[in-house]
Amino acid sequence: MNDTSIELLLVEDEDDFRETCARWMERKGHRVTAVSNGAEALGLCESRSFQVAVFDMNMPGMSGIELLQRVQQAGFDMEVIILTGQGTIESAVSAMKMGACDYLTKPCSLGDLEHHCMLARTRGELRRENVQLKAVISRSRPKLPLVGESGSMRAVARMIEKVAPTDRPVLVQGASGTGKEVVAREIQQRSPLRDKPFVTINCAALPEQLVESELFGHQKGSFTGATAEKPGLFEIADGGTLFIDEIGELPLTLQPKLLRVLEDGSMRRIGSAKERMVHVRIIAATNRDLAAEVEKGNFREDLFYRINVLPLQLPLLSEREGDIDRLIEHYLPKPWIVEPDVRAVLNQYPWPGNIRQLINVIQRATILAEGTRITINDLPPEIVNSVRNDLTLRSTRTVVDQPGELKGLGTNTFQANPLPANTTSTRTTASTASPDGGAATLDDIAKAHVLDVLASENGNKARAARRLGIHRRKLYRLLERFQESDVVEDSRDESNV
Ligand SMILES: Nc1ncnc2c1ncn2[C@@H]1O[C@H](COP(=O)(O)OP(=O)(O)OP(=O)(O)O)[C@@H](O)[C@H]1O
Repeated sequence: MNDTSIELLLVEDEDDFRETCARWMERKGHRVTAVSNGAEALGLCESRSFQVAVFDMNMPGMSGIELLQRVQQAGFDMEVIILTGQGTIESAVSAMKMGACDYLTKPCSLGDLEHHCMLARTRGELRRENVQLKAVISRSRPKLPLVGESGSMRAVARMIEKVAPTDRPVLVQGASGTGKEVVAREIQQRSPLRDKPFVTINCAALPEQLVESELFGHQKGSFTGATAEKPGLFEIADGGTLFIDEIGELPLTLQPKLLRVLEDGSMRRIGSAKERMVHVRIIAATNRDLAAEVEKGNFREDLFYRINVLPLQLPLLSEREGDIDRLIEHYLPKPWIVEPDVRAVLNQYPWPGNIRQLINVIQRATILAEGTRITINDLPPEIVNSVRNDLTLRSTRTVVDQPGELKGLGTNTFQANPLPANTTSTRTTASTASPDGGAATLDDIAKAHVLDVLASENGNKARAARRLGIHRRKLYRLLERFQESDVVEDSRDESNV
């Protein structure tokens, strides 16, 4: 068989026509199986696969339509062409509504028959390719876990269930690191659009001039650097969901354009007069108080009302009772363990940087610790000190016999015995070892340092970027890179299961 040949099933009760067609198609290099009735055809389909099938409409016993129905019920994957006489075109049309891909009226030329079979084969290939690509995309899309059984997270889960089935905009609000993107993805996964595109843009991570071209696309030559035509994310997400992260950072000049597409689905690429229509579900997120931004004149009131149709407020990590332990279990790689006093500190700390900060602290500790046990010395000292300073002395068994080291905390009570002001972590990043015991790479050390600074700034990225001496957007890119490498590691873990 060559690349253009078709695996064809021909079902026709007129012997002459069937044999002529079969001979002609075989001479053209196709593999033809020709039978005279539906029952025989169904039997063959059980044991063999065909790319294209041609069914005569009028056959004694089982008609072409009935055969089509049976083929579909059985789930045989092939493209079906219906052959019909002049008087039965209407029923051929209804056969197409039932899933036939084409019809031909008899008498037809053999050249036409082959041409239609080739088109059907291409259609089948495209259909299968589409299914495969969707599967590949959904596999490569990171699965973000939504861990949480606390009362406040159960309320969030109930809200997600309510908002997911509609196509109305959702505004996810919450402090940095509370999981706004995770929730956005969960909504999309539970919506009827789960198999459609999920496209994201972070308005804070892009230079202002780029946000418009990313969202709406541009024509070639519409500005310096626009060397080719480019569709915007609205067009790419058409039929699916667009997640606009940090919408509070959307430049005021762009807000009317977003409002318009939300109102009537119309938009124009930069530099183009052509109006395009898109149908996109918007999920927006912000860690700002958008109502206050409206008051200050930084955010358009009409746009605020448009996106604030279904508001969803995420609780702080400190408001999720019991979830810290669940998150530790989830994010701690196997076979790592945390000592009980570490668990106590992590449960007492207020986590201003929320889940992102907790994950960073766990990751940092697995880089700094020796072996696979996290001790109090592997936590950032400012976290340990902050908890110490906050707690009342209540433990009876606590012994603090060395500065910077806590012992005997077998229960979750914690001895607050302030460390000397100059106490720092007992290890420095310069002497780190990787979790597998080898030398830490430069990337590991850079990552630990960035996460450290971010944690010590309580998750505040603007302040952390200032302290690191880099632009905030650069910090965003670094964090995204760390997250991507974590996703790769996660998926490796999963593939080992
Ligand atoms: N409920 C959760 N269960 C498990 N992991 C979570 C949960 N919520 C958030 N995370 C993780 O915490 C990190 C931060 O989450 P996410 O990016 O969704 O937060 P965010 O609120 O969008 O933060 P920012 O406002 O800073 O962009 C991610 O690594 C995410 O996978």
